[in-house]
Amino acid sequence: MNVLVWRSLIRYPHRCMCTVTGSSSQVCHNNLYLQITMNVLVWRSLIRSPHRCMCTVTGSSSQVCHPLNYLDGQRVDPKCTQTFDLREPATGKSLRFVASSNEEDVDMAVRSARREFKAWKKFSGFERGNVLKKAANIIRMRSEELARTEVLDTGKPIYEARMDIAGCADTVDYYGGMAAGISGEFLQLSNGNFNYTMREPLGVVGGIGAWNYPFQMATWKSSPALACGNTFVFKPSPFTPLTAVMLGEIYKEAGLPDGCYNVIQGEGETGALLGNHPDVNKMTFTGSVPTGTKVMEACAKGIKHVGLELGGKSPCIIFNDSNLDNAVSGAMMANFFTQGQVCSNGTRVFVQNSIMGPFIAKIVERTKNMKIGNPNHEDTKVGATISEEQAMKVLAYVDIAKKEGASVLCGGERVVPEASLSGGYYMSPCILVNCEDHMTVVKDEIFGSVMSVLGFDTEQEVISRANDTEFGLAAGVFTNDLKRAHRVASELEAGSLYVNNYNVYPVGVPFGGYKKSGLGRENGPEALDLFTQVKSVYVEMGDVEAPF
Ligand SMILES: C[N+](C)(C)CCCC=O
Repeated sequence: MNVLVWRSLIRYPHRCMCTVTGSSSQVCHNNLYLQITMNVLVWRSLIRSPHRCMCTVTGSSSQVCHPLNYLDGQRVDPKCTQTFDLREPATGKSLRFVASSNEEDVDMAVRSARREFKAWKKFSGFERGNVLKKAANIIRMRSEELARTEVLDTGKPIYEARMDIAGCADTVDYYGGMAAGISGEFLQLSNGNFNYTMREPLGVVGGIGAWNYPFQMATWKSSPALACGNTFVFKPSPFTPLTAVMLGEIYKEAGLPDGCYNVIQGEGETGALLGNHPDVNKMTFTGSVPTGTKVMEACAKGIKHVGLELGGKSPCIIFNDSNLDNAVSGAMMANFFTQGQVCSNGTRVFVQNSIMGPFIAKIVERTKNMKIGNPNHEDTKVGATISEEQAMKVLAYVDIAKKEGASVLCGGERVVPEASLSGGYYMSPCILVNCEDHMTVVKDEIFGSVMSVLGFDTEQEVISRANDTEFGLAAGVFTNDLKRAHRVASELEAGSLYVNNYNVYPVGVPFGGYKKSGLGRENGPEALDLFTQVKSVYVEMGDVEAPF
């Protein structure tokens, strides 16, 4: 804090004290989403809590400037004073410093969840479902604010953030509807004896999310867990801490008892504390294979349930009998949402050689037309990469591809859409041709808008090449031959298959990977099995016939 800022506050008491300018005026200046107040009390509290954001924004954007841990139904500051810098991808500017949660913070969150588990598991499924259904409606009512906050955190375009939030509301609604039906089975045995099963919650579930779909991860993980009677402690990605806390407030408003849903902010160490906490019964994680391996190791040590949603290098196969415009649209959807930072992306686009020319012509033209710009603008289709580090990684892959013999048909460069966004990392979507299966860019998950186009001749050949990867998250096939579509879908080694579309996530459809892409499923009824354990009750109706 310097004297100039302090003076300007005295002159402009409505001004936020944080120094965010330009495209992120949505944080602190005049816009539809924020109303700002400042008072001396806050100034005093800043001296006491230097990791806090220097602004006090009231109302809908309290998520930016207020405490970001959520414990027992309240926003709280962690005990730990160690902080990390939260930057806005759109401008690269610092929004605030966020305090990391230490062992004590994690323990308090888990203890809160454990305490409330005793009561929450006694609610009927119908009662739990009602809370979730109310939460879904509140998400819908606050959808624009949530979407704008997601843009602030992720840099993704507003049109996409709106789609994400709408899907999240549907997911919470879906599990609200499913909760009343969670039940066991009855088995009639001989002589009037019988057995019944109960689906019981696991206890405290810990969740760790990634930065590309922050609200989706918070909702996809917490809503089925809560529907089943578990309580939840969530650690969002340190890049995107904001909307998970808003979800806590939404659940509270919907009637979720305090302590059922808690949020701890932090980096890898905080995640490890959560995964290793002895009172956590299950971990559900989305992120990279190396971190997923660590989460699984922690769960192995504690004999805990684990769900992993990891990386991918998925194939998108386009046969010469497909509708070419649909195939081009599908290949773009398979690669360019959220600046290409999507685990399920079909980044290996296999195109049957006989249609390679027309396919390339159309896709390059449409890709070049994608508007790169301010993610808050309505017509923007490509927003900002999450961080400089990620952008550099993606650019390095494009360089490696060129060195290994691939050709860039478009994109693969840093772009500055306007001067005020020069601190953000905007990249033009890239299409590579002359790719071969052994190339680094064709083997590694890049997590950026880099599509590798590969030619093929026969169905058997492409199936074998598509499956030649350690990953197995998703796969797509474009063809108008009904039998071929189902034959290829059944041969591909992946958890999520698309026929004549790609990267669509309707509510109720399970999602998850084969091979190193993960364990377990999110979304759909399958998730309910994975957040419950079966208790089997044998009932003897006669006398006990003991052999001794
Ligand atoms: C369901 N989505 C949209 C593919 C997001 C899952 C997380 C991986 O990137």
